[in-house]
Amino acid sequence: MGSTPPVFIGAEEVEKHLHRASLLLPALEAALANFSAGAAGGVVQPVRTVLPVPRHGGYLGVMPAYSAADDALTTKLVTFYEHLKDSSVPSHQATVLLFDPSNGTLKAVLDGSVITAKRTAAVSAIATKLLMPAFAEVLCILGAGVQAYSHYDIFTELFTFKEVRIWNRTKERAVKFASCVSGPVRVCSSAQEAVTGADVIVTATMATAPILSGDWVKPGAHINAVGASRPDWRELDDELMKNSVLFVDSRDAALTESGDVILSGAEIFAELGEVLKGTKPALPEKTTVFKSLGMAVEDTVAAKFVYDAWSAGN
Ligand SMILES: NC(=O)C1=CN([C@@H]2O[C@H](COP(=O)(O)OP(=O)(O)OC[C@H]3O[C@@H](n4cnc5c(N)ncnc54)[C@H](OP(=O)(O)O)[C@@H]3O)[C@@H](O)[C@H]2O)C=CC1
Ligand SMILES: O=C([O-])C1=[NH+]CCC1
Repeated sequence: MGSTPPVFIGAEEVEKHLHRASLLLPALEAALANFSAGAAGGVVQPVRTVLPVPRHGGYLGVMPAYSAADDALTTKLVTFYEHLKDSSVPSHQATVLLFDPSNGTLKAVLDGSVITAKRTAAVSAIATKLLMPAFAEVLCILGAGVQAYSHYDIFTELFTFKEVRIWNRTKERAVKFASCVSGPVRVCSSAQEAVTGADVIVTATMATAPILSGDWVKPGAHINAVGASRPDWRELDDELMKNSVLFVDSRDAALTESGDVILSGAEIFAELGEVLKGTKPALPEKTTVFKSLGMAVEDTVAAKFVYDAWSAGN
């Protein structure tokens, strides 16, 4: 008797079952809290292995996790490349393998790119809900790639901003962004113009040197720093890192992978999961930075969500 082959759930199907990133919020909040609870939380997740591909300026990330609360076991394989010559190839590509945790059988292979875009934006939204100032009116997005779109979608669904601004290194892509999304967006000619007076800022670029300077940031603003996931890459300058209260998804990952944290020497105040558990305060009246690197357990709960929805319809 042969075993059942794994199912393949491609990007369109993932998108169909995960049409709004906000569907993931309860599962992600629980996963972040469980992760920060240590062994008691039942999340088994090493810091990811990132294998450089120096000849081509690329990286392969291997991201396994088990969540006892969800009884879900996955590993994501994600590649990310700097300076791709062929602009039709996305800079980040990912696949998630979902296993039966009781016996190790591979149950499903899922497109991981939609999952990565949506779970990352949903985690930034969780941080923003906790850390943004009261009466936040202006949202600023730096970058106009995949993450910029997914962040725009969930931020405008969950929060009411009077103004949304975008800046991108290549202005035409910011203009295209403004014409594609569902609401009005002001395209700015410089990052400083976009950031000045903003209450909530998202940095979602492939920059390797700071694009956001502490000088420009309104006191009390909240920053979601999504890019710069290598120990020698930066998006935020030292002034911003040192003069903000710093929240991370994982302390171990931040101290291993984040150039903004390692090179600035900034002190980590809390993991987001500690705030969700209530063991650390949120401090929304301060200038806050959430340094996001992306955690495997986020992919685990997202893949389980998609697989369960797919199974229910099949
Ligand atoms: N924290 C997390 O969980 C995750 C983080 N990420 C990170 O988020 C960031 C964005 O990813 P994604 O949207 O998928 O990438 P995309 O390739 O879709 O977009 C990249 C964006 O970065 C801009 N950019 C590239 N180089 C520079 C530079 N030197 N200075 C300023 N802007 C630059 C590009 O501008 P232009 O149009 O001019 O090329 C573009 O707007 C990446 O750093 C990625 O690694 C991704 C997944 C998960
Ligand atoms: O969590 C993730 O998938 C990634 N973080 C940085 C690059 C990809």
